[in-house]
This record gives sequence, structure tokens and C-alpha cells, in this order.
Amino acid sequence: MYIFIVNPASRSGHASQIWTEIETLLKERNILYRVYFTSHRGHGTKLAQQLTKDLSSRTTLIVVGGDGTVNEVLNGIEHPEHIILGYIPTGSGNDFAKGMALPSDPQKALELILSPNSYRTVDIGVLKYSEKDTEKIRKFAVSTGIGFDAAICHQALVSRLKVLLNRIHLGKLSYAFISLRELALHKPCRCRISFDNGTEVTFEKLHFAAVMNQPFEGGGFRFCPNAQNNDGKLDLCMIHDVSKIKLLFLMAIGLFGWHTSLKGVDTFRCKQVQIHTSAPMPVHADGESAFLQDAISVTCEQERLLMIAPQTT
Ligand SMILES: Nc1ncnc2c1ncn2[C@@H]1O[C@H](COP(=O)(O)OP(=O)(O)OP(=O)(O)O)[C@@H](O)[C@H]1O
Repeated sequence: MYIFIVNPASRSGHASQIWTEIETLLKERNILYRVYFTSHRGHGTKLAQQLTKDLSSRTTLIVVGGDGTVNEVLNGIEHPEHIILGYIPTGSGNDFAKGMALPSDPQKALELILSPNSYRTVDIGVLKYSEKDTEKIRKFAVSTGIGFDAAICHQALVSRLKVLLNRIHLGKLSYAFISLRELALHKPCRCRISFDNGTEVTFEKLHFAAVMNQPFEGGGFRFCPNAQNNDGKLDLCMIHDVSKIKLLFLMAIGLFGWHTSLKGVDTFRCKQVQIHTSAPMPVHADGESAFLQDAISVTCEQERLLMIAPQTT
């Protein structure tokens, strides 16, 4: 029995059509499955909680959606040791699928799940921040970040432009347009970053810090091109103390991972990091908003989830 959690709204509703095609294939082959559709933001977490809380044996749970849906499901899974995760990417960015080398074609992704020939364990990142004196915990599979990159994610979540561009299959371009708009509003901040090995760095003008579990975020930006999601570590890219024009330039070449040795860019690998900023900045986890924060802590949990995915090495 396969259990599917489908976000019919991902890629601005295109996922609904993709699910119809997948379901046709499942029925043609008499495959036993149950499907649950998300109906609103946060529903993926609730569904995953309900479906996994009483599990006592290995179950294949398949997410059909974008990075946001994977994130919601990840945050709801109660017994990761009993889950084999499958993923059919139907979002507009699909960074998690890229990092896992999954087929972008939904039918091929389904074939891989139905006839798995390899599995991979995936590290899970944990973001902590406080809200009204309560500690909030948000897990992530791809990345978390504070500053300009998170501001772009926040805007993408409510963007009409993304919806329009998704209709003509150019959804990824929306991030470029949103970046330009957000640049005008963006204010860098003083910040202090402390790593688990005792190293501490301070920057006068931090534009953003991306904490990555794997190489791609934001629809393909390779801010940490060497990040690996099974090494028990997180990779950080911090862009600081450069003009806004240079920030844009660094982001543009970040699409190819060519920015890392340039002035104004620092990278680091660690298991745990704490970031304090002089004023609240936007924070995201896998592109989903964690609102404005001035202090976050991020940790890597090693090899927490077993996933159907091709071996990359
Ligand atoms: N039925 C629904 N209607 C509207 N929004 C939904 C529904 N179900 C889930 N959501 C929300 O849709 C948002 C976007 O989902 P998701 O990230 O999977 O797709 P995407 O934005 O197209 O892909 P990507 O993140 O890869 O660009 C998530 O924040 C999720 O909470």
C-alpha cells in the first residue's frame, strides 16, 4: 500500500493535472494506494502527523508537490524510522528534487518509486527561533536562511506574478523579478554568527546567510555548491558588506556556483550555527516563511530519513 500526500495547488494548480495522470497509471496497474489532498497552508504537516503517528512498520509515503509541500510533510512525520519517502516533484522550483537527482518528469519519478533500485538517507536541518517567548522548531530538507534570500521567498509565497508565470511554464523566472523588487526594500544588518567549533564572525552589513543541506535553493541558486545532504553537516554562504548592485551580481553568478571565492562572500561548513542580527530580518525554511527574526539557531540531524532516490556517487 502506497500513501500519497498531494498538494493540488503546487505550481499554481498544475499539480492537479499531473496527479490525474499519475492516478491513471496507478489504476491501470492495479496498484493499491490511498491519497490525501492538502487543502490549505500547513495541512501537509497535519496529514503527515495523522498518517504516521501510529505506524509500527515501514510504509512508503509519497509527496506530490513542491518544496513547500515536502517541508510541511517533513515537519509532520512522527516516526521517521518507519517511513520510506518517495517524492514526485510538481512545484515550480523543485530544489529538493534537484539535490536528490530525482527525475523531473512525474511519470519517471513514479516509476522510480514503484520499482526502487536504490535508497538514500537524508540529513534533516532543524531551525529554531523564538516567538512570543516560545521556542519554535521548523525542520527543513533543502535550506533555511535569513535576510535577502528569505525576503524573496516570503514575496514568492504571495506573488501574483509567480502564478502568472507558472501558467506559461516560466515560474522560475518569477524569483528573478521578485529579487529586483525586494532589492529596493532590502536593508542589510549588522550580525554575529557563531559556529559549533567556537569560531565567531561578525559582519557590519549582512545581506543574507543561506544555511544549506544541499546545493540548490530558490529555483536553482547554488549558494553552497558543495553541500551534501548525507554528510551530517550544513553549508553556509554569507553575502555581506557589498553594494546592492554587487549583491545582485553575486546572486546571478550564484546560479552557477561561481560566487564563492569573491570578496563579500564567506562560506563555512558546520553542524550547528547561531545567527544574531541587529534588527529583525526575514527567515525562511525550504521557502516557507518563518517571519521576521533577529536570532536563529540551526542544527543538522544526521541521516534521519530514508528516501527512494538514485545513488549519485
Ligand atoms: N489546497 C491548497 N491551496 C492553496 N495552497 C496550498 C494548498 N495546499 C498546500 N498549499 C500551500 O501551497 C504552498 C506552495 O506549495 P509548494 O511549495 O509545494 O509548491 P510551489 O510553490 O509550486 O513549489 P516550489 O516551492 O518548488 O516553488 C505551500 O505553502 C502550501 O502550504
